[in-house]
Amino acid sequence: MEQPAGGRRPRLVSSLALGQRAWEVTLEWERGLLSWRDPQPPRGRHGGNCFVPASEIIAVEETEIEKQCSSGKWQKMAKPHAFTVYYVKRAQKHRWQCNEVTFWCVDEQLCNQWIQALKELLELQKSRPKQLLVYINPYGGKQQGKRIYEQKVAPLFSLASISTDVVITEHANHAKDNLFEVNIYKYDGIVCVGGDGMFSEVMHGLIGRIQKDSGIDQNNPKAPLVQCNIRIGIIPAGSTDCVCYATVGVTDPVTSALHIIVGDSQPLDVSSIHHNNTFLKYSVSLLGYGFYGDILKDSEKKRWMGTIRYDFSGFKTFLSHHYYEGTVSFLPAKHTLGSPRDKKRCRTGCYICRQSKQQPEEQQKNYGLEHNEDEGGDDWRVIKGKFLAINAVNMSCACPRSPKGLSPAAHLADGSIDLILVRKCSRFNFLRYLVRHTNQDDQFDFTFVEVYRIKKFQFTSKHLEDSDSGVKDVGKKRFGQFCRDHPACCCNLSNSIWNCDGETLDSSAIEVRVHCQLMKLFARGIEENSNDEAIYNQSTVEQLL
Ligand SMILES: CCCCCCCCCCCCC/C=C/[C@@H](O)[C@H](CO)NC(=O)CCCCCCCCCCCCCCC
Ligand SMILES: Nc1ncnc2c1ncn2[C@@H]1O[C@H](COP(=O)(O)OP(=O)(O)OP(=O)(O)O)[C@@H](O)[C@H]1O
Ligand SMILES: [Ca+2]
Repeated sequence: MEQPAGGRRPRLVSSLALGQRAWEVTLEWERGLLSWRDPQPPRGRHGGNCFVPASEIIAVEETEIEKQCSSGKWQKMAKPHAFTVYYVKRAQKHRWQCNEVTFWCVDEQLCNQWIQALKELLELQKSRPKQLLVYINPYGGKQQGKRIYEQKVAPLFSLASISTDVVITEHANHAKDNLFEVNIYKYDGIVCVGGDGMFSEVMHGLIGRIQKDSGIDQNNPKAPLVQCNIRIGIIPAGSTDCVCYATVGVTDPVTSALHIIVGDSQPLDVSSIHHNNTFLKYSVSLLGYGFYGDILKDSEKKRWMGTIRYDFSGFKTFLSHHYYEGTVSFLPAKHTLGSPRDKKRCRTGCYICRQSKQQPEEQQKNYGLEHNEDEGGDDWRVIKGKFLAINAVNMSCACPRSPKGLSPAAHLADGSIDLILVRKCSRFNFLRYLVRHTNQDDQFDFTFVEVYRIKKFQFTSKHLEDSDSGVKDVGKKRFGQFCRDHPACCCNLSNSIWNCDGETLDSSAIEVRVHCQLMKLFARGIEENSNDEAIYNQSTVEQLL
């Protein structure tokens, strides 16, 4: 064993056996890196160097091994002492797996020294959760939530020495109500096993509880909400799993469990939705009126069909081709760095999201000021028209059905919403628009589609405007003029409903405002170029150094 001087803690270098061969194994404290290399690779074989950053080590365990020599006969030798390192391995398409490597030697003291050192290194990973509260929806998606958790996730949590309190929900809103009762502050995170609806429930419980404990009235649409520092982890087991897909890049329970274990943290914008000073809901993914509202309305009656209900209702809604008349007024996001037409996507460590970090404090400072920038003054824009869809998205809304999502360049944590207005057009044109959700073509490059990056918006359907019961403030005052200027038109008399992250809203007249980075997920955003090969494994790493 070699322990060169220098640095605060010397690095550990030993010759340890991996299989039948001796490898040089190094633990570098300063860089937080475990590596092993074959000093004499067999002729004709490329000598591999393997690197695992401490932040991606899942666990270290003492292991019982029995040594067998290459001829297959038991070798008479001193008892081997071994330890296994479990670590993250990147597989295809943003998938993570738990890989393991077992090193052994005959020196018990050396083996213990390595186990001790690696465990100390793991102790330094301060953002990792130790205690989690887990809610499982046994009826979400394909009704596999309980099995997925027990077979794929619980063994990993136990390997990583994470203790859990598990609640299997018995009815809708069970998790949400429970979050108002339990001592949430003893947990390092809340995990939900289910789909977007289950995530939404847990998010409402957590945000609502934090506001209650901080004395914030959620019914006040202008109240500066208090940020939630308790992270939420999503184990995907739903029908769409859009929040998971758009923040991790894949809907895979093992990948999500590993992001939780390594203690990832991804801030997320949350929109609050009000009607006449009454709080309705929060939204993180899609808030959609018209097409997506109608799909939801129809699909709720078909829950028994399982995950294909959305395709069935989608087809039916497409054929019905309803459009809705109403007025949207919105406050454009002035100081954000990006635009919805950018080619660049929000990815791990996104610069635009990092720059937006100070927005919550600024919002807090501005609260109560009569003419603060956040209120927008005369910058509000009003658009009146006939719409097939009004989609307000806080993130790309990428999901397995649409891998780039409804707004591919939307950011997870930039404090803005992308507002997409799809005006009345022919069925054929609407189909062309939908098809572009599934291919590489620009879905905003149509005359009947507009997209704006905004901070706030209001919507009132024509129906409600006429009956004078819509949103009664800035937008309403402005709409008056438009109503006089335009002749009444013969659009669909019925209202659509709002699809709020897969749940329906009770009102069609709403006002919406985004709260920058209100909550955090156990995720890191989608990793760039993390496609086919492991970044830190085998010889690819050599090229990085
Ligand atoms: C020709 C193929 C076009 C395919 C177009 C696919 C676009 C898919 C876009 C999905 C966007 C999902 C946004 C996320 C929403 C979630 O917060 C929410 C809760 O989980 N999910 C839904 O509301 C569930 C929404 C489910 C939407 C399913 C839409 C299916 C549309 C099918 C249209 C068929 C037309 C065929 C004509 C021949
Ligand atoms: N035990 C339960 N019985 C009935 N409903 C439940 C139960 N637990 C949770 N729910 C509700 O089920 C709804 C749907 O669950 P979930 O989101 O997990 O699946 P999904 O709707 O199939 O998936 P997605 O939202 O991704 O489309 C949630 O809104 C949640 O409130
Ligand atoms: Ca956003």
